[in-house]
Amino acid sequence: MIQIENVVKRFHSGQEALRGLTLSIERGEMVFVTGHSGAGKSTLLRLIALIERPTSGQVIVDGQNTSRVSRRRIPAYRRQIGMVFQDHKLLYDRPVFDNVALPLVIAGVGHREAGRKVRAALDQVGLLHKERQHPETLSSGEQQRVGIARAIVTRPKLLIADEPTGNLDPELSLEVMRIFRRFNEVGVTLLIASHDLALIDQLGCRRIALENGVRQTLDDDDIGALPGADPLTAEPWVE
Ligand SMILES: Nc1ncnc2c1ncn2[C@@H]1O[C@H](COP(=O)(O)OP(=O)(O)OP(=O)(O)O)[C@@H](O)[C@H]1O
Repeated sequence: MIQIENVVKRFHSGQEALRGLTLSIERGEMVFVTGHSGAGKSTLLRLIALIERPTSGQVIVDGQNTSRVSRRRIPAYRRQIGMVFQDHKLLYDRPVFDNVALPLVIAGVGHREAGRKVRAALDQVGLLHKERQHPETLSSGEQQRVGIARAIVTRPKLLIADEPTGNLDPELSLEVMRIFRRFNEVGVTLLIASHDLALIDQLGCRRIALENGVRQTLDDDDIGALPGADPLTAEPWVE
């Protein structure tokens, strides 16, 4: 689903965020990117979302070489990718429904079909009953779930999330991961940047560790479930 080949990203300042990064993520995987602050995690996600372009190297997403996606086609390209951010990036003067509907409105989806899709997405994150509320009346975890509903409302094959649990306590973080796992179970590929190692260690997903814009040695890539109950399935989703 994602091939990153020898990617360098150097900013005008001369700062190199990625220094020859190569990695591959298979369709249907749920993978975490970890690393210290400044390791290049956000830059990697921004290249995949075509918010940035690499200085050199290839970024191939779902068979498309992003260097061949013209500026004009970027909106269409982005529609196949769901994006979740730590700070939610919600419109606070609009109700939950409008926030989730936004990508559909931009894509020109008709009113009735958009309504159906928005409600399906809100249902998936357990917020159907909050569609008329404004984001500021929701808890931080609920706001994050609105952001997730907006990211998946177009049914993307790929979901990328940048520190999606950064502002959440451990319980709410696990709740978000449960939602992600359910998407993964129905075939969505997930790439999640996080430095919450304690949370990641509980989940048993593959981990790609970055350090100063390159991958740490292979031994640091983790594919390991901890013994005992899977915390994501240990408790059923309760609204
Ligand atoms: N637009 C930019 N211009 C100049 N330097 C940048 C820019 N964006 C990122 N950088 C630099 O590139 C490096 C990698 O940044 P990046 O945001 O990818 O790291 P990160 O691993 O996501 O960090 P954090 O966990 O703190 O979000 C940092 O040194 C950062 O200062």
